[in-house]
Amino acid sequence: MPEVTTVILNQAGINRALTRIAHEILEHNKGTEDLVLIGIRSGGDHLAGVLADRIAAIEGEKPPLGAIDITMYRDDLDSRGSLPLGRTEVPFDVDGRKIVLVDDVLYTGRTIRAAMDALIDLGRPRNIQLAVLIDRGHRELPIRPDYVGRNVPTSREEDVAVDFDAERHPCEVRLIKP
Ligand SMILES: O=P(O)(O)OC[C@H]1O[C@H](OP(=O)(O)OP(=O)(O)O)[C@H](O)[C@@H]1O
Ligand SMILES: O=c1cc[nH]c(=O)[nH]1
Repeated sequence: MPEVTTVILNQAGINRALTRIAHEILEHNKGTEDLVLIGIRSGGDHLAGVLADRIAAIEGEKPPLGAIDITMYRDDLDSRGSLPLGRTEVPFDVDGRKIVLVDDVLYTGRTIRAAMDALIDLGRPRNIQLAVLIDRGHRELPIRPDYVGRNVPTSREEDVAVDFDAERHPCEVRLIKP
C-alpha cells in the first residue's frame, strides 16, 4: 500500500500558531529580560529564528538566539553507529538565563532530554522552557511542552514532517500514514 500524506497545517496556520506562541512566551516571561531562544538542529534552529523575529516584532527587542546539536548526548549512540555531527552555537552565557528550547516535533521526549543535558553542560540556566510546533504524543520520558503550536494525535506507525522553504521558514506540516 502506498503511504498517504495529509497536510495538517499550512503556512498560514503555522504563522498563526507561531505568533500565538511568541505572545505566550512574552506573557509568561513578562517581556524579554534574560530570555534566550535555543533551537535544536535541525528544524528547531530555523523555528527559533522565526520565533525570535516574531518576538522582536511584538516587543521591539530580539532575544539572543542559539542552536544546539544533540548528537553526542543521544542515548542510542551505541546502536546508531556513526552519525553526522552538527554545530552547537550558543554565543552567550546561559547562567541565570531563561531558556526557551525550541523544536519542530515533540514525540518520545528523548531529543529534549538530550538537549537539556547539553544545555546543563554549558551552565546553570534560571529555567528551561519548551516550545514545539507539533506535539504528536507517545512520550517515553516525563517531559511536557510549555508552548505548543498544535497537538496532533498520531499512531507510532505514522510520521510527522515539517517542511521548510528556501528561507528556512516553516511552510507545511504533513502527517504521513504508512
Ligand atoms: O521526541 P523524540 O522522539 O526525540 O523525537 C523528536 C525529534 O525527532 C525529529 O528529529 P530527527 O531525529 O528526525 O532529526 P532531524 O530534526 O535532524 O530531522 C524532530 O525534529 C525532533 O527533534
Ligand atoms: O537521545 C535520543 C534522542 C533522540 N532519540 C533517541 O532515541 N534518543
